[in-house]
Amino acid sequence: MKNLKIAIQKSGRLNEKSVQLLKNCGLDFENYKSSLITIVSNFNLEILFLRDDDIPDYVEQGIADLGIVGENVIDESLANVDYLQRLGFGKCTLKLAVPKDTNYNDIKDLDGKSIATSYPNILGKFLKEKQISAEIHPISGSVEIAPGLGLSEAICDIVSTGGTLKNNGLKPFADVSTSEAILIGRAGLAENPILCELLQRIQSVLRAKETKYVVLNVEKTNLPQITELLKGVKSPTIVPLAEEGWVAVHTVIPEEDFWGKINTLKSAGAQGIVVMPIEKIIL
Ligand SMILES: Nc1ncnc2c1ncn2[C@@H]1O[C@H](COP(=O)(O)OP(=O)(O)OP(=O)(O)O)[C@@H](O)[C@H]1O
Ligand SMILES: O=P(O)(O)OC[C@H]1O[C@H](OP(=O)(O)OP(=O)(O)O)[C@H](O)[C@@H]1O
Ligand SMILES: [Mg+2]
Repeated sequence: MKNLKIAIQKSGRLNEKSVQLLKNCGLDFENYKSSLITIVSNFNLEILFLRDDDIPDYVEQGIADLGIVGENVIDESLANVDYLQRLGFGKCTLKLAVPKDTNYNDIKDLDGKSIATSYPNILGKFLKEKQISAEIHPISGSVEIAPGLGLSEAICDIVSTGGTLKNNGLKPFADVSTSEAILIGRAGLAENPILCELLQRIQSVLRAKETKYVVLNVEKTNLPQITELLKGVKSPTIVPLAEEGWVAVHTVIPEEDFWGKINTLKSAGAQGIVVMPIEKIIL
């Protein structure tokens, strides 16, 4: 079977997590900083290491079959590619920001103003939808410096912690869009068996990341309450303990549910609660 090619970021914020995700899928490959292409030894896949901005076009043109890239970059590129899977990392928000002493109350206050951004297409679409007529100054980086230098009255850029805005005397004004890393594919690839196998592996890794394996001990008399609280993938496994009248309950639950339930579990008689990471969940 012909290998598929997947493009991932060569270096930068998405590189490490993209490599880790592929390794967690059981793919075996060398990852030398100097190599721009590597072959997966145990799967029909080659990995191309590219600048993230180039990935949507490579995939649209079919030079790469698949790509891992931020939603912001895909949308800005206007490339015609299929969104195959949200990957849950590289989360950030594209925001409008203004100097901290600016008194804008409404998004309409941007009418007639100038906005510097590396995302002119996304911003243009947003302004059009809001029926705002502003001048867009496309620049390729260090956008936060623009208002201080007199290039623009506002900016539109990626914000994560908000530290860069703060350091440059800016404050967020409105959200334009949110973004996370996405697996994209060239049009017409959906039925490809290598892609189907890869997607199944990726989904099992993502599912496992969101869930925990929980083991706890409880007296048999309190078991009904505990099992009600711990609705897992299926019903929990109940194993008798050496001590008469006690059992161990094994189950798999979403981590976010668990933290909200811990005190209720304890009040219902749970003891010795152990929480373990899961590597993969295949449904
Ligand atoms: N501060 C941030 N926090 C979280 N995610 C971010 C942040 N900044 C960017 N991202 C996401 O990570 C992606 C890659 O960011 P990075 O800064 O590495 O891009 P780059 O400098 O354009 O890299 P390249 O050299 O590949 O062109 C962005 O497109 C975005 O989706
Ligand atoms: O809200 P924060 O956590 O401060 O992150 C926001 C900053 O991160 C990104 O830049 P990056 O640091 O990747 O530099 P770059 O512009 O060279 O890509 C983005 O362009 C912002 O400047
Ligand atoms: Mg880039």
